[in-house]
Amino acid sequence: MNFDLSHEKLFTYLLILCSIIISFGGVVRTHKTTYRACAVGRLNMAAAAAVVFRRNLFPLKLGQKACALHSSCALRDADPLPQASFFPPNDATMLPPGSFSDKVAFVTGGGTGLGRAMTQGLSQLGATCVIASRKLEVLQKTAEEITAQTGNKVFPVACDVRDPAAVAQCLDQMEKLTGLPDVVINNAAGNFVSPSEKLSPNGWKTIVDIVLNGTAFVTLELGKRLIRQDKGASFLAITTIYAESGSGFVVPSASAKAGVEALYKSLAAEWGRYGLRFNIIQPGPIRTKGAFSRLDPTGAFEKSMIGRIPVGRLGTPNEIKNLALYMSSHYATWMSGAVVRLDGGEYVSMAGEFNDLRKVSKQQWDLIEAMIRQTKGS
Ligand SMILES: CC/C=C\C/C=C\CC/C=C/C=C/C(=O)SCCNC(=O)CCNC(=O)[C@H](O)C(C)(C)COP(=O)(O)OP(=O)(O)OC[C@H]1O[C@@H](n2cnc3c(N)ncnc32)[C@H](O)[C@@H]1OP(=O)(O)O
Ligand SMILES: NC(=O)C1=CN([C@@H]2O[C@H](COP(=O)(O)OP(=O)(O)OC[C@H]3O[C@@H](n4cnc5c(N)ncnc54)[C@H](OP(=O)(O)O)[C@@H]3O)[C@@H](O)[C@H]2O)C=CC1
Repeated sequence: MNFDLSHEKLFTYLLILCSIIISFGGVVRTHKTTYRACAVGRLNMAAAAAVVFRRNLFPLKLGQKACALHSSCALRDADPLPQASFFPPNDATMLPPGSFSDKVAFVTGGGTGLGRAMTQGLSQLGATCVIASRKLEVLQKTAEEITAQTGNKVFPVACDVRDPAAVAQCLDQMEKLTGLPDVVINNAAGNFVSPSEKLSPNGWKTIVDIVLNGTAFVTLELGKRLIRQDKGASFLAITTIYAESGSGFVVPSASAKAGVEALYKSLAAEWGRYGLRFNIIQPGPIRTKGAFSRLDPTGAFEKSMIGRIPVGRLGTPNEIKNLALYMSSHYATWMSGAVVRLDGGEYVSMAGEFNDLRKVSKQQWDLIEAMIRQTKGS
C-alpha cells in the first residue's frame, strides 16, 4: 500500500487525533472548570483542524498563512468576486405596500433563514402569517420580532412535518387562528453532506421524510381542506438547483427535492380546476446558518463555490423573498407549474462543457487562436 503522508497531512491527522482525545477528556472529566477549559481547547482544536483541512483543499498564499493559523479567522466568509460590484443585491421589498392585505400565509420553517425572510416580507405587505416548525421557542421569537416590526400578526405553531397527525393538528390550529391560507410556502427542509456509503437507512429516511413526505403531507392536507371550502390558494415549494441535476454527497436531499418538484408540477396540472396554483423556486447558495453549518461546516468550499457563480457572489435571503412574494401574489395568477432558478448563474456555469475556459488568459487565447487558424485546409 502506498501511504502518502506529507508534513501537512500528517499535521492534519495529528490535530484531528488531538481533538478526539481532548473531546474524550471533556466527556470523562466532571469538574466544571476543567470541563470548560477542555471545551475551549476542543473548539480551538476543531477550528485549527478546520483551517488545516481548508488549506489542504485550497492552498493559501504566503501572506495568508498567519491568519490561517489564528482560530478566529478559521470560518471567515469568503469574499465576493470583483464582478459582484456590477450585481449588488437589492434587499428592498419589491411589491407595493398592501399587496397581501387581508391574505393569510402559511410558511413551514418560517422561524429561520429563508423562511423567516419570506415571512417578514409577507407580513410587511399586509399578510397575517402562520409559521410552523419543530422548535416553538425559535418560532415564537421570530413571530414576536416580525409582528413588532410590521404590526401584522405572526402566529407560531409547533409542527413536525414528518408526522401527518401533527400536520393535521397544526392545520386545525391554523384554521382556528386565521382560517385557511391564501399563500402556502413549503420551505422546511433537512440536509447534511455525507458520502453516500456512510448513510444509514435512518439518515436517508430522515431527509426524505422532512423534505418530500413533509411537503406532501402539508400540501395534500391543505389542498383537501381548501378544495372542501372552495377556496383558491398559491402553493410555493423551495427546492434547489441540484433537484434537476442530482448531486453527490447530498443524495437524500437531491432525491427528495426532485420528488417535491414532480409533486408540484403534477398538482399544478391536476388541481388548477380547484383554484390552486403550484410553483417552485430553486435557490443557489445563500448564507444561512442552517444550510452552511450542514453543507460547509469547515468553510472549505465557499470560495470555490463563489468562483463558479458568474455573478460572483452568494444570493441573499431577501432576493429569494422578493421572488417568492411575486410568485405568491395576485401579480402572478397566470403562473403555475413554473420552476424558477435563482442562483447567480451557478447552474449553467457548472453545466457547460467549456466554461472552465474562463481561466484562459488573453495571451493564451492569442496562442490558441493561432493554433486553430493554422489548421485551415488540413
Ligand atoms: C458552501 C456550501 C454551502 C451551502 C450551499 C450550497 C449549495 C446550494 C444548494 C443548497 C441546498 C440546501 C439545501 C438545504 O436543505 S439547507 C437546509 C439545512 N437545514 C437543516 O437541515 C435544518 C434541519 N436539520 C436538522 O434538524 C438535522 O440536521 C437533521 C439531521 C436533518 C434532522 O435532525 P433529527 O434530530 O431529526 O435527526 P438525527 O436524529 O440527528 O439524525 C437522523 C439520522 O441521520 C443521521 N445523520 C445525521 N447527521 C448526519 C451526518 N452529518 N452524516 C451522516 N448521517 C447523519 C443520524 O446518524 C441518524 O441516523 P441513525 O444514526 O439513527 O442511523
Ligand atoms: N441556504 C441555501 O443555500 C439554500 C437553501 N435551500 C432551501 O431553502 C429552504 C430554507 O433553508 P435555509 O433557510 O437555508 O435553512 P434553515 O435550516 O434555516 O431552514 C430549514 C427550516 O426547516 C425547519 N424544519 C426542519 N425539519 C423540520 C421538520 N421535521 N418539521 C418542520 N420544520 C422543520 C427548521 O426549523 P426547526 O428546526 O424549528 O424544525 C428550519 O426553520 C430549504 O428548503 C432549503 O432546502 C435551497 C437552496 C439553497
